[in-house]
Amino acid sequence: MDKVNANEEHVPELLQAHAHVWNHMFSFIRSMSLKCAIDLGIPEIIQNHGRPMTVTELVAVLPTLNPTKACHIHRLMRILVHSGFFAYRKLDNDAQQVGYVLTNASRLLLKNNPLSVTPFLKVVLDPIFLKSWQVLGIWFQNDDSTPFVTGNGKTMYGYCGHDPWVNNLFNEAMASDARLITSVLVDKCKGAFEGLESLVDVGGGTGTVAKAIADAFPHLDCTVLDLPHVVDGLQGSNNLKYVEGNMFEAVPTADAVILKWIFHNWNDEECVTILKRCKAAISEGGKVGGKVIIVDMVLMDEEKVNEENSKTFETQLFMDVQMMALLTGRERREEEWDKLFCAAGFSDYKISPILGLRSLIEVYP
Ligand SMILES: C[S@@+](CC[C@H](N)C(=O)[O-])C[C@H]1O[C@@H](n2cnc3c(N)ncnc32)[C@H](O)[C@@H]1O
Ligand SMILES: O=c1cc(-c2ccc(O)cc2)oc2c(O)c(O)ccc12
Repeated sequence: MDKVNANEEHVPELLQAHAHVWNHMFSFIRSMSLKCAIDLGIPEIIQNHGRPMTVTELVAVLPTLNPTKACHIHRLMRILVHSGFFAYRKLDNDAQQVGYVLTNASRLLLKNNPLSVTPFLKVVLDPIFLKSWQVLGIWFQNDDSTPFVTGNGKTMYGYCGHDPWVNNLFNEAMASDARLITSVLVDKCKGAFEGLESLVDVGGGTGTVAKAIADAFPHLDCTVLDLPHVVDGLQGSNNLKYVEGNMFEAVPTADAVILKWIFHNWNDEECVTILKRCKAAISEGGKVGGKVIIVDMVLMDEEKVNEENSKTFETQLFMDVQMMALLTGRERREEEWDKLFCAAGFSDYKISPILGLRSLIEVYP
């Protein structure tokens, strides 16, 4: 074996590189500790306590905790305090003692928060979805379309169609994200819907986005198009209906179509097919002024990444490889979106980066 040469002037760099590798190797512990706290119901328990909660108080009320494990809870909490999910506060009646309080991040994990991210976290960290990551290296060497197929023997949407529990988990995750986006969409992006008489939400899931738009614009006829196992049994209302179908085959006619988080699921060829079906849908009525409204990411240019936006860029890259692991999709830079729109026969588009990591893209025939 080669003798490792750590001569003195290289020792600091070597140790820094070593720490870098270790930090990455253990990165899964961040997300898994968070999942554990959610599984144990810790955010709700601290919220219900109403004041800083000591570790003794916490272990005393954790309903399913095995008493022999109580001594380990402070270790789980310590790493979650370090990651910013909980914070220490001095107790009002005893300044020598500290208790845990929620932070803005853990408030977003509370199950009764309408904007809760917990359903998404449960999907991302569910063993069925994580299997794709275990087999990523194998997928790079085989002919399967996605790592999800290598791990589970079916496409992700095929799996949702055959397993109602996974279908529900996934749809609930999508609905939770849709609640967050719609609050911004119907408030800050009102102009995008003004003057429209009909709208189809293509791949609209269980209808969270369409319901909010239908309520905000009572004269707009809204249709949710999705796969049979998603819309089966869902009830519409006055100006909202559900239609089962396949967006690769046909999209119902309307003044405009909206697609939130659809294109990042699919490869370029598949996206062009969906866009062509959308173009046909908004042109069939013969009305001018139709458009396609897209809510999706526009990936930052690597050259524009700096210290300030580096975390946002990393999150976009995480999402890009998540799409590679689960589906045939990807996140796209503006030039890549432009190419898709041209290939599908559209003439113009406008990007409004008003939705955090994602943008509103209006595309015109
Ligand atoms: C990532 S989810 C987005 C759901 C919703 N638009 C949202 O953002 O909350 C993608 C949706 O596309 C639907 N979908 C997948 N393949 C489809 C197809 N061939 N035709 C119609 N919908 C499809 C899925 O069932 C799922 O509801
Ligand atoms: O598995 C995912 C995960 C996401 C996701 C993760 C974290 C966030 O803050 C937001 C979204 O999004 C997905 C998605 O849009 C999809 O179509 C399939 C899978 C996932």
